[in-house]
Amino acid sequence: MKRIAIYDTTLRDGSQGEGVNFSLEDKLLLTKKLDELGVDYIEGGYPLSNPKDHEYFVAVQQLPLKHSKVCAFGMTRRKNSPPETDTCLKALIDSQAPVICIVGKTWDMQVQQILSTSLEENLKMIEDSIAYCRSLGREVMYDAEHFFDGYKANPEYALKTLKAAEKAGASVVILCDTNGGTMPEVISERVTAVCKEIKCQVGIHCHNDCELAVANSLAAVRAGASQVQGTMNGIGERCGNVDLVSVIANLNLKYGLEVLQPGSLAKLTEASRYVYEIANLNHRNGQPFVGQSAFAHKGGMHTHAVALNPVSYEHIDPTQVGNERRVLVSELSGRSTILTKTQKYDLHNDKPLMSKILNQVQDLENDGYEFEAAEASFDLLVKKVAGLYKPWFDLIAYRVNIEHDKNNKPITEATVKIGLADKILHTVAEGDGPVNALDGALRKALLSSFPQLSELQLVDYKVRVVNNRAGTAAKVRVTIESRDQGDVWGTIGVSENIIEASWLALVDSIEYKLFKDKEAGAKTN
Ligand SMILES: CC(=O)SCCNC(=O)CCNC(=O)[C@H](O)C(C)(C)COP(=O)(O)OP(=O)(O)OC[C@H]1O[C@@H](n2cnc3c(N)ncnc32)[C@H](O)[C@@H]1OP(=O)(O)O
Ligand SMILES: CC(=O)C(=O)O
Repeated sequence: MKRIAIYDTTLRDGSQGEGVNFSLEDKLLLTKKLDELGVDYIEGGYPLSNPKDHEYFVAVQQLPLKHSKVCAFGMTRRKNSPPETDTCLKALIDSQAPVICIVGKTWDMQVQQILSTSLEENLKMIEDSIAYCRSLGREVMYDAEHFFDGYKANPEYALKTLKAAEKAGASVVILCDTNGGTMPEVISERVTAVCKEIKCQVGIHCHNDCELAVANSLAAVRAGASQVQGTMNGIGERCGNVDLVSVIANLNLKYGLEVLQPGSLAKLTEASRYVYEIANLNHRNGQPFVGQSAFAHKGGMHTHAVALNPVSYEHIDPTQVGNERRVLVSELSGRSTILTKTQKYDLHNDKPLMSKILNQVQDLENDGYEFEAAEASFDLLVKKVAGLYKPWFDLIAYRVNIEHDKNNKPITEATVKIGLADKILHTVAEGDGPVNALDGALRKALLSSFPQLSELQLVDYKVRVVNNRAGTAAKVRVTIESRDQGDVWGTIGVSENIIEASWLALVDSIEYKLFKDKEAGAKTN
């Protein structure tokens, strides 16, 4: 099986993405993760650029990497000066990185207008820079910046730049679609042309400005490229680089090419999510292969078929890339979705009951509920409709009071009165806001009877206006995400009053926790 080398530039080109800024510690953590994933090369940064990138190359030498080679990136020497005194080449050599990637100009316009030098001097800049790093024992790869635009403008000169790099000892020349504007058939045609002219390995580096970076990278591989450069989750300059996640999965699963290490593919989802966390970016739910929704089934016809045979609506088995299948409940569900989601209750495929649950879901969603992210509230709804629900406590009243004078921060106090067994409990708590205060007062009332509630944490709270045409009388939907030591769950409340919506979501969260623990206890006893 042909092997394709994966060259990750998340730490360099990825950090050129808007909103991305890795600390030194982040870069080292990502290096370890990329090595665990099994990428062949990790481009760690641009040592000339800033002290952090310089320090990275010192610190990374202490990391015991199993597979990946670390690579330092920089440009060709400055015009009209020798390589020995060039600050960029010095920084590259001083980085001690075993592999150096040098970027140079390929497009005649860029040479003349941006570098303000002659075409001949640019060829010398490429050749000298690579030969110099090679003479000091480094493997050198050559990033041919703007290759596809350069080839369009002046194919002869573009090829000359590649030949200069090859002659100087580059192990790979990488054809860059720097502006991301090239179409797949053009990529294919030009990579084929280069492979006929060049004996060293050819690589591809695509940007995503036309949403074609994955298609272009795959086209390049089909035309003879044996290295793909890109970033995890496609982060990078402007619209980003090619997303290596999709490239890796497609090369292996669709084209049967060898990438990374044995067993790497199943680590793809975890690695992708890790990068989002470290980069402090929102996960892309619809991201192919690894997104939370990549194998989530919502339409009733889909969930019905997937329960019978997952191939009906899945192009691969999600576990191949470390992802999982999910079935979502909503107003678009059919009875079979409800059946799948209620299997733990042994409801004996009771079709009238399934229809009753489905009708309730549809009525509530029509009223502003959304059960996709509130599976715990759905679980309680099933219990209620199936006659399996007994409330853990009865609300008699709650009150929230906020005091704010111009000299002080607002102070929030909540009072809760509930009936529990044969007692009436009346508690009060202060909080950072109304939900926090209500939560505090309710837990105070419940903790002595249910000490397990001390494990419960509210980790996320979201509010959306449901029918915003109604102005301030609009309904709001509150979703709360809660967690204990072993689980995460979502609950929902909808009301015209934000405090009431929050209360409903809060009570669902507590009740779900109590039911869940009781059911787990029953299983172990
Ligand atoms: C396609 C890519 O993504 S390439 C990587 C792009 N990444 C970055 O630019 C991030 C890191 N960059 C930096 O930290 C800085 O731009 C540095 C350190 C590289 C250069 O900083 P400065 O010396 O202040 O130059 P500045 O950024 O203003 O301009 C770029 C200079 O590089 C020159 N240059 C650009 N490409 C090349 C090249 N391939 N070879 C030689 N010189 C080049 C330009 O002509 C310009 O030179 P000038 O200062 O003589 O006009
Ligand atoms: C080298 C590089 O990052 C580019 O051409 O896009």
